[in-house]
Amino acid sequence: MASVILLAVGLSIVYVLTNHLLRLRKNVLAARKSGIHYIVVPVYFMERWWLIGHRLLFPLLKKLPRSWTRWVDFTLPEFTFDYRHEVFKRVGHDTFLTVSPGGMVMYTCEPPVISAITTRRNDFPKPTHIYTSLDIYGKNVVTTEGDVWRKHRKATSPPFTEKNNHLVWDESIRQAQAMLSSWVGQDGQGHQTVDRLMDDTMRLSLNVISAAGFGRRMDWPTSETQSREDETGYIDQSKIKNENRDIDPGHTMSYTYAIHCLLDNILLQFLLPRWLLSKIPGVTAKKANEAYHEWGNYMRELLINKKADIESGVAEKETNDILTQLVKQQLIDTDAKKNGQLIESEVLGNIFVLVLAGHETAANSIHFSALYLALAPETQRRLQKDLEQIFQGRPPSEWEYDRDLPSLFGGMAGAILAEELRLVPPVVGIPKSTMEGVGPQKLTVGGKECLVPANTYISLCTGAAHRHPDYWPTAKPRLAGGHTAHPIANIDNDLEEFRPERWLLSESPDGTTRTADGIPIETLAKEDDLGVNESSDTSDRLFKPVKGSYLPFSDGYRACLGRRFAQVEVLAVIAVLFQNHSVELAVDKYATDDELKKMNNDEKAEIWHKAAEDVRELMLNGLGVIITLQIRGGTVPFRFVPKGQEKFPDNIDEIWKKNHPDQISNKGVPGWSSWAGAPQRESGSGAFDLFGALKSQAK
Ligand code: HEM
Repeated sequence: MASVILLAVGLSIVYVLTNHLLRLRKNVLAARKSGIHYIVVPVYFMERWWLIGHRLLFPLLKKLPRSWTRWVDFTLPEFTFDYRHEVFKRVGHDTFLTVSPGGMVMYTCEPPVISAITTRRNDFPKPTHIYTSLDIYGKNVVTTEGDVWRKHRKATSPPFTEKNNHLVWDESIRQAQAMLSSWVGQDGQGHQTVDRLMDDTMRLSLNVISAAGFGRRMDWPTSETQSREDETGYIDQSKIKNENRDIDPGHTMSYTYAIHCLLDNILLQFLLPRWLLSKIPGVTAKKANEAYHEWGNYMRELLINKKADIESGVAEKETNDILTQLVKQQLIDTDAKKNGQLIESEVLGNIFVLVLAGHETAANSIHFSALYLALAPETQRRLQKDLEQIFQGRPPSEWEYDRDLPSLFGGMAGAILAEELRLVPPVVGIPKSTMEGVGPQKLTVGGKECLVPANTYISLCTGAAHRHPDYWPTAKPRLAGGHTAHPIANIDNDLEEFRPERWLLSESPDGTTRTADGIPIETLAKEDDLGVNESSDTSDRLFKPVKGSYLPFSDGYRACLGRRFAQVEVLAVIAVLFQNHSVELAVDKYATDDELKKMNNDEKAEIWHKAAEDVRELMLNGLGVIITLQIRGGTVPFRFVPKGQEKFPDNIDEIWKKNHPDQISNKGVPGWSSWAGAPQRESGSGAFDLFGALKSQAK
């Protein structure tokens, strides 16, 4: 009996291995025929067991000789962001394939290739199978392709109007003022450390999309509810306000609580089937399941009420939130039930993805902009000078969308947003494919005619394209903090550094930017009413990147629907935060306020440098993707202080560098390997060359 079992096990192993080898052979032949540079790896990065379990294998893999494990980097979900343009430089090609038994992936940071792929929508569709988990409320514009996507896109793009952007502007200003007040304290002096910037910007964005998206205003929590846990210990009560009072009849949670619970547990919602989630014991699963139903029910009620209000003529004529427009156009203006209208579950599905796509991305931009500005006091002063010129002392209550937004867009605020998105694009690998039955596709790669094999997963590598030295103007590195911003990438130039000034084309003699005469009109592609915006991502007054080299909002037909929405929101918030205040790194870990007061600038520079190093380390090793790229490994504490009362001089980094000439190096570490351990900054000697062998292995 035992021998039969052994034989069966043996045969199964042989079968699996043979199967793998045959599939690998087939894929290698296709890659060879493609004419595209390729690298053979043992695992397909989308393999479920690898996605979930690769970290568990790291301790074992680290024990093996490095030359056996060079492939690991090429199978990690975010390696093109971890290594940035360096991957492509060391591989020697701006576009390459990885070939494994499980499938092929084409990585590219080559602007003409990216541009061709985003333009040829039918030839390079999105691999929709990776999005199915986003369908929890219904099919939608993000998760579909082909004709179904066209139907969703046609339905969802009309509500994104200039009128809606006015709502976004007003609500963003209102929310940003409330957020700032909660940070600077009762006396407005900002003696308190804020360590919840990421959470608060998320809340702000969610509140903006709730108001401008569904006409549902959410208020900032009062100071009594800041950072208290609810009775179950489950959710931070600072996220909700007046929970008991706000629970609508027939509900068990308030709307605000439901949306926070839903989004806080988004991975559970995506990964577990609904029947399983409802059966798992424990407060987290229970609340997650409850929140799913509660938020869905709130939104269904909202849909029914909106529909009834519009039909009975009760609804205000000038209601420009997205949901009202969607209901009007999709559920009411049926026009004898035209073909292609959305059904109710699809409207709900779209509302959900708009919340999801819209809140985290915009929140990240505000959060990272503040973080970079805290590290760059001189840039912050420039921004403030610009804001002085734009607003001439007018308070936010007197700001006007039509007059002030173009100036923000074409000035330092616009440059800061553009630069932040260049460095930390929320989607680091925009997915395309030759799947969905489209077959092999001709494509010019590296100037030569190639054939992308069928069933190839394609990743448009934003992190690398945004730092491609052949396509971006570069300057010498400024060596922030005394060493390169990234241990291996772009160590000879400043593309890893935050320098919004690179976007400014015109400056006034006094150092402020010339304000723009107008914001570029959204130029919509004629074809199909799909709301495809052909205008540039940045103002006409700012540097215009080569097509395909800058795609924080993606490009072409599947480009972001909420681009203008997000830009309006982020610029309005930046303006509110920095008009009269400055952001500084909180250094509580290293010195008290009293100690700091007694220090001279040299001593302050030592303290500031330590706090800055913590942030830079977090930006290097603490970023990760769940839905979007975010800081996952900790939080950065800040202080917002009145403008002019900053504790550190603007040239604080320069002071530190002047005092430490010996520690300034631009050598980097050639063998830096993110999965194999923390980067060693000091020396490159003896470090293994991660990509060297792979280069020769190809072809
Ligand atoms: C800074 C903020 C934002 C950034 C950087 C951003 C970026 C992106 C990117 C890269 C894509 C393409 C994703 C892919 O192909 O997989 C995308 C798609 C999309 N975004 Fe955004 N987004 C932002 C804000 C928003 C906002 C505020 C909304 C809505 C309120 C929104 C709605 C959408 C939708 C609906 C799509 C899918 C479009 C389609 O496939 O036709 N986004 N966004």
